[in-house]
Amino acid sequence: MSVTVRVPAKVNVQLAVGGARPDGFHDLANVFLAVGLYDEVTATPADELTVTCEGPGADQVPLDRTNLAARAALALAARHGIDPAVRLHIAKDIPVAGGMAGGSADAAGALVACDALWGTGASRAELLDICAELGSDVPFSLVGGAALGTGRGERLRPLEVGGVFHWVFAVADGGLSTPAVYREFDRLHENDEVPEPVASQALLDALAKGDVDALAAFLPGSNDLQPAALSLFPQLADTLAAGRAAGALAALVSGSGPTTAFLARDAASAHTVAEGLLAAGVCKAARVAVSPAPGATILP
Ligand SMILES: C[C@](O)(CO)[C@H](O)COP(=O)(O)OP(=O)(O)OC[C@H]1O[C@@H](n2ccc(N)nc2=O)[C@H](O)[C@@H]1O
Ligand SMILES: Nc1ncnc2c1ncn2[C@@H]1O[C@H](COP(=O)(O)OP(=O)(O)OP(=O)(O)O)[C@@H](O)[C@H]1O
Repeated sequence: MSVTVRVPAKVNVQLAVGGARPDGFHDLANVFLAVGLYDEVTATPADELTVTCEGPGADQVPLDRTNLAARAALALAARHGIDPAVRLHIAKDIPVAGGMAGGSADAAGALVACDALWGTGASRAELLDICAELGSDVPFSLVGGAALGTGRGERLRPLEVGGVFHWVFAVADGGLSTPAVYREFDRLHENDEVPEPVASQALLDALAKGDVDALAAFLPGSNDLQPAALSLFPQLADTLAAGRAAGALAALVSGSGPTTAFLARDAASAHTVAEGLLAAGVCKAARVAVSPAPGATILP
């Protein structure tokens, strides 16, 4: 018997970053939107814990116990006194080290899959606790939809979304390390008084109404990590410009990057933007997806 769980990627439509905390993390006002690009995690009984991975970028994914999916299985097993003898297979479609929470998705997927396989019966609250221990983005990968993340991004309030948004994601050639991008943010702001991060009511209203023009008007400057990502990966400026030239309503770096995100008016326009990005030669791949997308879901 196996259990397969499908888990979405995310884009941050607002990422307001506060100053560095004593524990090294940053307080955030993090408006997450789940997008319809998915990894699938399959848990199968085995003699010992093993991880396998297939798909684009699979060669950059660790297969030992540092894999976030393995860490999720170990955390659940430890809490319930279970032998974590399981094979975890990751079918990867979320760009690796791309700022779209691919590793976090695999952690949430493994947790839900192992909970079902082992009959642990963990409550939603317990699963969310384990997610928060594993990483700041992991709770959102579990719940999906749209949510405001505060604290280091792990404390979630679900948000209403009143329509479907169409996106294009330009996959960069290479990755960016999330801690390195936060360090660059600190360096760029070393002489500033960084304000408390606050979610924008105009943005929350745009999401609730499903108003694509209001969302597009808000996005420029909404990601406080964008200048840091551009500083470490300057070629992204050309990708952002190419997507705008191809007709995107707005362009931004996704989270810590280097994936870039383009909001389009509708499905046809999204395909035109994707073709324009590929023709300009400014990305490795261009992926079309819609939001919001559901969180971790067990497949029949
Ligand atoms: C950039 C985002 O993807 C936006 O959603 C997240 O803030 C990153 O979330 P994540 O990858 O789950 O990050 P974690 O695994 O919790 O932390 C990795 C590292 O990122 C930095 N980090 C992360 C979250 C946060 N609020 N402040 C930070 O400074 C810290 O250096 C931390 O050691
Ligand atoms: N299951 C996993 N999938 C991908 N990377 C993993 C996984 N487990 C551990 N890693 C490690 O984590 C690093 C970051 O990968 P990930 O794809 O999660 O980045 P990201 O999408 O930029 O994350 P985020 O958006 O949450 O900051 C990888 O370079 C890899 O070494």
